[in-house]
Amino acid sequence: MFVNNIHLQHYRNYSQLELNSFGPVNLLIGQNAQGKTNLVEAIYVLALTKSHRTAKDKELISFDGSSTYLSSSVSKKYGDVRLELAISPQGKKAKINGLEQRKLSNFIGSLNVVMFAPEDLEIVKGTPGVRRRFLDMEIGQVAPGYLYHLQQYQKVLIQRNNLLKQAWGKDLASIQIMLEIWNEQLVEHGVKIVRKRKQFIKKLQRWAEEIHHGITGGGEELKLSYVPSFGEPGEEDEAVLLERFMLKLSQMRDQEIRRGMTLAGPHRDDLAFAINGKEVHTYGSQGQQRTTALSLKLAEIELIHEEIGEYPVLLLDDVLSELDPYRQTQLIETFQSKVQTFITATGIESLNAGRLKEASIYHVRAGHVEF
Ligand SMILES: Nc1ncnc2c1ncn2[C@@H]1O[C@H](COP(=O)(O)OP(=O)(O)OP(=O)(O)O)[C@@H](O)[C@H]1O
Repeated sequence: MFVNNIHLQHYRNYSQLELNSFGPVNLLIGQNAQGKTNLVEAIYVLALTKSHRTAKDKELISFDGSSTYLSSSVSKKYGDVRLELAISPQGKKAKINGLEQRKLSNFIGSLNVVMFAPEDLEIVKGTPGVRRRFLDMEIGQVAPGYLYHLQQYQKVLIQRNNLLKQAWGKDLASIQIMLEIWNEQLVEHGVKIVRKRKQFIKKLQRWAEEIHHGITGGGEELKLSYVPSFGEPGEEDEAVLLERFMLKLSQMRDQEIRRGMTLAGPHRDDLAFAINGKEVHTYGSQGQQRTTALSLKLAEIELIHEEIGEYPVLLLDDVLSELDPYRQTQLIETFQSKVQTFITATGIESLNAGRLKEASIYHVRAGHVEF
């Protein structure tokens, strides 16, 4: 997959930007706060319709604009696609080859990206919510239907929580029928989500273990595991999961009413990392946590390739200079020939430039880019 060009209007600090003919490796060089991250973020937004660093879409619109427009032509195995995305306070409109998409979920996945940015360390170090968001964003790119179940699940969850909040002190019979209706819908969508996540982690595990092994010179064994709020970690059978989730909800009913919230389901699950049998979140050094995040991202590239038959575009925001020369080389050599890459850095000196001979270099200054 190859991003040929990009056109931005009123996107962050770019009032107008038109860049054509990107290369296989693209270096975006500039001082702090010039717009390097904004540019790779724009490519990410074209892939996922959401930013990796904010949930508030209005932050993407230039301070002096009322809406923003992004477009790009992407070469894929089966031909070129033109992607357009407009974001305004009223919402988002997405087009593929000029055709407006009724659902954003039909647009997501047209361009596949893997972003590695400093905040990705939070996937290892941060709260379970960060890891769930990671899983949802990544699975959403490759599994059609996943985002639909996620949206439906979130809707049911809000309704169910509202019911539970009102239930405290009331006669149980008055809410039982409604609760059963919500339970059924919660379980239906929840099981689809949990099953996909487990399958995704299993596949990711294979690649991550191999890559981590390579990066650490064979010294460390990385394991990924799903931490479910119902049933056993390895269970994937849909009927079994349905039964386990239902059972858990009935066991927790009184507690849920007391606390006014749903206490089991994919919104309470987690992803755990262990190196040589020890939890990285708790026992890992800073370096091990960083390497775990890197292995995870590199594994994603291979996983996307396995799932869709072509490599995603790799976005490396401010992370290459953080890696020692050995790891930089490892990263660049693994992907230079097969994965289109965008790299941001404040200076070329910090990079293992010898390995980046073929790179196209762009200078970014105050919302302007020079080739
Ligand atoms: N909605 C917006 N409208 C206009 N400017 C914005 C908007 N959001 C952010 N900016 C500006 O964009 C600039 C930051 O750009 P960006 O995050 O891409 O920096 P960078 O070049 O990657 O720098 P660093 O090397 O520090 O990471 C800041 O000057 C910020 O004020």
